[in-house]
Order: sequence, then C-alpha cells, then structure tokens
Amino acid sequence: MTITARQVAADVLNRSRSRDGFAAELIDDALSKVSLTAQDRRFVTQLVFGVTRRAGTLDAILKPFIHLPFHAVQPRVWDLLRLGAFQLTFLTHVPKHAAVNETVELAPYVGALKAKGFVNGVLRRVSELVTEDFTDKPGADAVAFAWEPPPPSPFPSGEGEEQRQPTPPSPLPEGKGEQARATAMLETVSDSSFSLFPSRRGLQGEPAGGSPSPEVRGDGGVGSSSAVTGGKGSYRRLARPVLPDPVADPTGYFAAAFSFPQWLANRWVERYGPAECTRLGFWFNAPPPLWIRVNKQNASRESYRAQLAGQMIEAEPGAHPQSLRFAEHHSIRDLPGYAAGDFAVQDHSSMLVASALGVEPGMRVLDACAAPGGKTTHLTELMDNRGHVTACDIEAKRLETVTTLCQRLQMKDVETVLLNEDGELPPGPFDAALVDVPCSNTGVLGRRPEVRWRLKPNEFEHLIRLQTRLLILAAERVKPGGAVVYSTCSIEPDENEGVVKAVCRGMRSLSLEAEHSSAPGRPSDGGYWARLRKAK
Ligand SMILES: C[S@@+](CC[C@H](N)C(=O)[O-])C[C@H]1O[C@@H](n2cnc3c(N)ncnc32)[C@H](O)[C@@H]1O
Repeated sequence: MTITARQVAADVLNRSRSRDGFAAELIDDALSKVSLTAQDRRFVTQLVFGVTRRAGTLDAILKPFIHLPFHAVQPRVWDLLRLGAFQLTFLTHVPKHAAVNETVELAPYVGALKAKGFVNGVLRRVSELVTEDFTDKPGADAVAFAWEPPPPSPFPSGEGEEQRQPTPPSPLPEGKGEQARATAMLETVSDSSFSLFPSRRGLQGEPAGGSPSPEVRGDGGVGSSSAVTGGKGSYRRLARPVLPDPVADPTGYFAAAFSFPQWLANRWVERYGPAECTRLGFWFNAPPPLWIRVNKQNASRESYRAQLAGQMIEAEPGAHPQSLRFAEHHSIRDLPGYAAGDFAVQDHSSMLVASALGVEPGMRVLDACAAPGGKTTHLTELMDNRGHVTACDIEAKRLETVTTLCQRLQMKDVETVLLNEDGELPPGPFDAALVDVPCSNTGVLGRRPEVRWRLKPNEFEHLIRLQTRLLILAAERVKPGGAVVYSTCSIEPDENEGVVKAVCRGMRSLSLEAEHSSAPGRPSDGGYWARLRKAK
C-alpha cells in the first residue's frame, strides 16, 4: 500500500508527542522506511516542523470551534486538527479544499474513523476563519505569518544596503549508509545543540527532508527565513478576533500569535519588550539559514567560495573569517569538498566560540563538553592542526561523531574521553579550556521546534547548577595564566552572565576578560560566550 506525505507526517507527530525523540530524527527515521518523492519528503518535513513550531497558534485558532474539553479529543485526532489548521493558515500553496479533505481522510488511518465528521466540521470552520488578507499590523484577528525581506536594493552589490537572501535548511543525503546519514544529520545541527532532552540514540538533527519548495509562502517558505534584520513582519488576517488583543495583553498575544508557551512569553516580553519579541518570534518560526565554516587547513574562504561559484552555488561571507552562508538549501554531502573535509557545518555564532579562546599551535586544550565536535575541530584548525585537544563528553554515541568529524576534516591530535556518570574531567593541567555546556537551547528554538514546548521553567535550576559545576571543574584544570571560554546556545541571562558572575565570585583566581551575546537572527543563532583568565 502506498503511503502519503500527510500519513507519514501524522505518524511522526504522534511519535514526537510521546517524546520518542526529536522531530528531526523521527522524520529521518520515518523517511528511511518509506518511498516518497523528493517533493513529498520536503512536504513531510514542512508539515512536521510547521505543526510543531506553530502548535500554540494552531490551538488558539482551533479552540473556538471545539466545544469539548481538551482531553476529550483523542491525541491523534488533535494532531489531525493541527495538521489541517496548519495547512489552511500557513501554506498558501495548498488549496483549502485539499487541506480539509486530505486531512479528514487521515482519520481512519490514525484509527479514528468515527472522528471524520468532527475533523471535517472543525476544519471547515477554520477555513472560513482564515482570510486571504495579509497585513503588517498585529491584531487580535491577525496571526504572525512570515517575515518579508526588504525589497531588492536598487544599488549594485556593495553600494547599497546589504541584501539578505533567504536560506532554508539543508536536506540530508538520501539513501546513504546509516552512519553517514547520522553524521551528516548531526553536522547539520548547530554545534551547540545538546538540549535538556537528549535522545537515547544520541542523534538530534535538522529537517531530514529539506526545505519546502521555493514557491511556498509562509511557514517554512523561502520568504520566511531571511535574517530578521530588514523588512517587516506580515500577519494573516482572520475573519474575526480569536487571539488576545496585542495592546491590552501583549504577552498573551505573543504566546498565541507567535506560538510560544505562556511562561516563556512572560519572560521575554518583560525582558525584551513587544517589538523585540516580535522580531524573535518571526525568526524562531522560520527555518534557520545554513552556514558553513571553511576548513582553513584546506582552503581559504575566498578560494572555496570561488569553487562554489563555479558550480553556480551562491554563498555570502559572514563576519567570522571562515564563515559562509548559503543563499539556498543544499544537500551538504553534494557540496564540493565534503569528503575532502573542506568545510564543517556550523552556525555563525558557534564559530565565534572557539575563536574566543585564543589558542595557538602547540597548546594542550580541554574541551569539556565536546560532542558532536563542531568546536573541537575548530580548535584544532585554529592551532593549525599542531595542538592537542582532550575532547570529553558523557554521551558515548555523540562522542563517536567527534571522531568521525575529525576524520573527515583531517584533524589530528584529538583524544576523546568518555566521562562517567559523575562527569569528572581528566586532571590536566591544560593551557586552555572550552566549556560549551548543555543548556536550555533558547537561542536555537528555530532549529529545534519541539524545545519550546518541552522546556519547563523549573528545569533552569538544575541546568544552572550543572553549568556552574562544569565551569568550575574545567577552570580548576587550567594552568595559571590560561584562558577558559564558557559558552551556551541560550539567551537566558541566568544561564550566561549569571553563571559566569557566580563562578568568578567563588573562584578568586578567575577574572572575566571578555564576553559576547549573539542575538537570534543577528545574523543567526542566539548564544553567549565569556572568556575568563586564570591569575598567574
Ligand atoms: C552544547 S553540547 C556541546 C556541543 C559541542 N561543543 C560542539 O560544538 O559540537 C553539550 C554537550 O555536553 C554534554 N554533557 C552533558 N552533561 C555533561 C557533563 N556532565 N560533562 C560533560 N559533558 C556533558 C552533552 O552530552 C553534549 O554533548
């Protein structure tokens, strides 16, 4: 029996809801077992990522038409309602009748034949609610749709305002060996990707099916993934107000229209204000761009960029001297020089971290939380492949990817150390240490659509205790005069400056030398690093 993209998406949403792994790895797993066209594979990814990201908004749109308590609707039926509402609200390339009918037809597939009429009734009401009007103004009758990039500059390149091109995520290779697929998947993730919810298989990744087709407007569409710096947000009008009023209740509106849990909306609106939250909301609801770090042992950024240009592949240099950002999605393994190790996939903000440590050839460096190895390999590159890195982690499977990545990038002198449960680090002493701690991931919510729903406010206390402990343990192993870089992919000050200040207060031999916060979307992932110096 042939299976459809919507059926695969419904199955993945079901597994994801039961926390059976991350959406990206579940998609990859599901797609490896079915035969779908490339376009359908992309559609699966778009549906799963979109429904997961936008679940809060979809529920706000659906609830006025459901006169039953939440728990009276079977979870798989709720998934279908979200799937249908997502297509109706955020996918302009899916005709409304197809969004309703095809979704209703999924009811027997998910074992809910009797719910067909219910799903049909609710989705028809949603289809009447969602209008064809778009506005640049938020309102109780307007859901956050997509960020519209600024119009093309009238100036030739280099003379006018910087033009930002949208960059959907890269698809994974298809039909390759499992290890290769796993490695490529891990490599497509921001290196600071460990979250509160590690998979038992240790794999977390980017969308497996790649980005949606370019004509798609809206969630996951090309127009929505441009860096949210120029341009303006567009909102899709509803036939009547069903969301909180943005003026009277800015946090309620942000939570519902941009799809964030209320506790996070409260935190962010209080910290950043509604305008910055709007920017963050659009950024985190769009597919993140693909960045690579050119391996400076193999090629200069310009020579690699010229190689890309020779294959008609467009990539812009970023502020980090090794960084390139792609204008379109690409299969990573099909980019020139993949097997030869000419580049590593790494987000721009992650590249800043290893560079902040100021390593030199010949140094012995501790990488306390190393897997999957994005920063380990950067450290060895920065030491011209003439240093020694002790790369530690508590996850065996993830640690294997450090070795695989070192092999592909031809990085020498990296020793991996699997830490036991208590996480005791090797004694050292080391010339320098990097502590890229597990964190809440609030700087990378666009890459990890489920994290905003799985993260709970009471988890910060545990995380901060772990982060503090790891920083102290690493700092103790650094020689007098040596540097320690502490980093996260969080934008929460208590995981960033808060930890650093507390450790500096407790360890008098440490002083803060420099720190940097990357704001999400400027130009890419959110995150933080601080360099501490040990007294001589
Ligand atoms: C943010 S990720 C590191 C990313 C990595 N530095 C890179 O750039 O590819 C955090 C890592 O910390 C590891 N970890 C969690 N608890 C740890 C502990 N107690 N000691 C060492 N590593 C730990 C996780 O397994 C995860 O791989």
